[in-house]
Amino acid sequence: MFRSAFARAARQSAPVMRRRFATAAGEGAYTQDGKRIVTLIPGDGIGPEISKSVVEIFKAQGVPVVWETVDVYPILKDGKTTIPEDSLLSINKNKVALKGPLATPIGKGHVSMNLTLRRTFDLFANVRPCKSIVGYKTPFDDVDTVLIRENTEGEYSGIEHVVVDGVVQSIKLITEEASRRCATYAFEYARAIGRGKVTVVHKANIQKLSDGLFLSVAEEVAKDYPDIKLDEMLLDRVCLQIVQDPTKGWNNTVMVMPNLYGDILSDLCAGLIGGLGLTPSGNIGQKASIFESVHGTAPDIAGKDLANPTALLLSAVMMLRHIKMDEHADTIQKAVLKTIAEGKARTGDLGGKATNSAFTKEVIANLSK
Ligand SMILES: NC(=O)C1=CN([C@@H]2O[C@H](COP(=O)(O)OP(=O)(O)OC[C@H]3O[C@@H](n4cnc5c(N)ncnc54)[C@H](O)[C@@H]3O)[C@@H](O)[C@H]2O)C=CC1
Ligand SMILES: O=C(O)CCC(=O)C(=O)O
Repeated sequence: MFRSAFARAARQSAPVMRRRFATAAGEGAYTQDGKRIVTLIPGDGIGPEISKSVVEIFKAQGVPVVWETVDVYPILKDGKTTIPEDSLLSINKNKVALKGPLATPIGKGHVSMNLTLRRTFDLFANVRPCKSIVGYKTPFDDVDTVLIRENTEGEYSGIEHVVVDGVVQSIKLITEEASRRCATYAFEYARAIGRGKVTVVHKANIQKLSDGLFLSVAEEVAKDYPDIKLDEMLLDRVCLQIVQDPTKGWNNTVMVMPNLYGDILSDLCAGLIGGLGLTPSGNIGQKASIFESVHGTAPDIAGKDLANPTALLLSAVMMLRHIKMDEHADTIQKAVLKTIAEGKARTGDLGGKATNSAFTKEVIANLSK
């Protein structure tokens, strides 16, 4: 069940983008022998370990992809933090990237490189599917949520300043334009995966202007989609209902919401199916798209070969569908899910004892089964 719906969702996002947003998915760079060049950002913490797992599995599967590996770290240019020039050029040229997590210092230091990448390439929609894995038991079977997060502004606009000593201000910026393209993407996505409803998740009772604008733009966009119902719900009630029973009404809708809410709610959904080691995402834009797991750098287990590479592997599977390599995507996805279901090579986050390397080896063995 995970397989079919997840595959359908990911497969159909590429045509969605081509139709409405002129995606760059089909453009990009190729080697002389026709292999697609993809930017790989291994990232920090567990990033290099789980990226290695993806590279090994792609190689074993014979995926016609050549990795162009670049590092992303903060560069100060003209008083602004940006990413290194070679990373910028690589993503601009290749139009698609797979990214490991990048660390951000807490309460001090450089701005988030994750957010910088999203803003630099205008990756306006962050698609975060979350589906139960058959054979891996959690309190609720058949969880199948799809969440689309506005990805370029909102609470993550990065506009903060000290007003006077002891008083700071952080600005949540919501624009009609970014809200409209995100809502439009959500409706197109819902239609493409056969869901009859889009649910706007908001706090427009409190944030009357900002979330109010996000909601009213979605209501306008809904008029172009008479086949899809528009629903809206306050974020707090959504959290309550999803943890009470995620299968009750949440498997037939696509949730769409401002940035911060999507960040938090997607971790909550991940918790329902077994945790952050399992959940993939795609940052979708017109100039490029970057695929990454929902989780961070996991400093508590970094460097110990203990990470679960599934979330990045499933992000890589989303990426393969985006660049229309569906058969390879299907095979890798099937092997990953089979490995978890079999249970003999589960990583610690899923209650097992296997290392990342052992899990990866098992996935490779399952590619041909
Ligand atoms: N998109 C990105 O690159 C993101 C980066 N971060 C950054 O990551 C750093 C650490 O953030 P945390 O709050 O600790 O969140 P985290 O997601 O790195 O870790 C939370 C918990 O989940 C576990 N976990 C995460 N991924 C796992 C995996 N693949 N396998 C097994 N266990 C896994 C960790 O061990 C930890 O116990 C911070 O610097 C944060 O800013 C956080 C979220 C997203
Ligand atoms: O940029 C970061 O370090 C954290 C970002 C994050 O949690 C996310 O937006 O997915």
